Amino acid sequence: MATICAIGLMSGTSMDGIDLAMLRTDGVDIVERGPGLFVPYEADFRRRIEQGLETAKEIAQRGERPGDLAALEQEITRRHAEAVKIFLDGEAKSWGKPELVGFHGQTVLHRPQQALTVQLGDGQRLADLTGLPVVFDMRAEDMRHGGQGAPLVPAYHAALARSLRQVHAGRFPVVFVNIGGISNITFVPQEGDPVAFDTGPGNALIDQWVAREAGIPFDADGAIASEGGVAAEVVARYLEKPFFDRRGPKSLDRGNFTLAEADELELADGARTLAAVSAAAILKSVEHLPHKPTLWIVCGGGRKNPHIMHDLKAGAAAAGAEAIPAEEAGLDGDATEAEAWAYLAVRSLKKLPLTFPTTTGCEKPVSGGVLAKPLP
Ligand SMILES: Nc1ncnc2c1ncn2[C@@H]1O[C@H](COP(=O)(O)OP(=O)(O)OP(=O)(O)O)[C@@H](O)[C@H]1O
Ligand SMILES: CC(=O)N[C@H]1[C@@H]2OC[C@@H](O2)[C@@H](O)[C@@H]1O[C@H](C)C(=O)O
Repeated sequence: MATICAIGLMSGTSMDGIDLAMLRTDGVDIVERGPGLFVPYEADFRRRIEQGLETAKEIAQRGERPGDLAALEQEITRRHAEAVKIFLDGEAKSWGKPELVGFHGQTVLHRPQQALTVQLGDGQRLADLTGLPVVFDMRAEDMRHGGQGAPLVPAYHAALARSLRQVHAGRFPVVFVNIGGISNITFVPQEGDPVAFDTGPGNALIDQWVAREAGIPFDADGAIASEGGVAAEVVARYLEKPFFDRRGPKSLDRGNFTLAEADELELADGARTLAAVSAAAILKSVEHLPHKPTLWIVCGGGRKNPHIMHDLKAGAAAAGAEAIPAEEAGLDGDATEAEAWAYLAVRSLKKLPLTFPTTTGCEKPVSGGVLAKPLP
């Protein structure tokens, strides 16, 4: 099959900025992973998106854009176009000419029980601004077929696992962990379909905690948590939530977990405890997997929090497995999601499935995404 050079764009639930990556793929195998870039949002814009999440609670039909949301959608789109320009003028300049863009947009509402998921992002405008064809709105078709609409990254995790098979042949089943605002995992067996679901809060509660208690956007390198200890009863309170007893497929909205359980803690204990919650939620997900994994490969910003990684490594080791950051498997853990959106865009173009009954609960493998071509 013909290969395509695509750019993937992700503005995730952490609302910290835009991840970009380039990928060459035929939509099945990853032919080559290219450069990546992160273009941060400034604090004021992150707050505007946070307010947007509140406004979005009024949305009943996914096309509605109450209050500031129409303007916010245009601003998010404009910023993505600008980020693409920065990327193509810099890191990606010598890598190859992109033929396609995979555009996630910004999720502002996700209610799978109502088959409602809303991503702000105007695909047609992005195509016009970049002069490139854009595939966007990749979650909706899955929901129309009874799926959760998330996670979508598992198809790419499975392709990554295939690309690693030679190196890690004896270490299957592999689990990919994505620790973003929310965490999700993909279990990839030696043979057969991947199994995936959201596992719980990733960095979102830690970010909210240090923002509220210390006025900073995130606990860089876990510095605040290093001064604190784990309040085991608080971790237990989070893990008592019915979400953790449910088998997959399952997916989360950023607002499904709050700081309420941690309210009484001091700043440092709260940061350390919420890191423990993040790791424990991921480890608990093993209960819902078909087999115990051997190797955990950790992607996403949460792998840069040493406390989350410490707890994950300890928990994996206790179960006879190993947890490693993506880089130890030769991958770029910051770019994985953006690479996934490039991969999914190519799959969408080729009408290949993006999601599977074992990853989102859709009734059959489903393709999806809307193609916007730039105005001539
Ligand atoms: N050096 C660091 N130390 C600790 N935490 C970090 C560091 N760098 C990033 N993070 C955390 O990672 C978060 C960003 O992660 P990531 O980019 O994977 O999120 P995302 O794109 O919103 O993902 P998703 O869509 O999966 O929710 C930040 O909000 C922060 O909490
Ligand atoms: C609705 C939505 O945007 N969900 C995100 C979120 O952030 C992580 C987790 O929750 C995951 O389900 C999903 O993103 C990843 C990239 C996905 O769809 O695979």
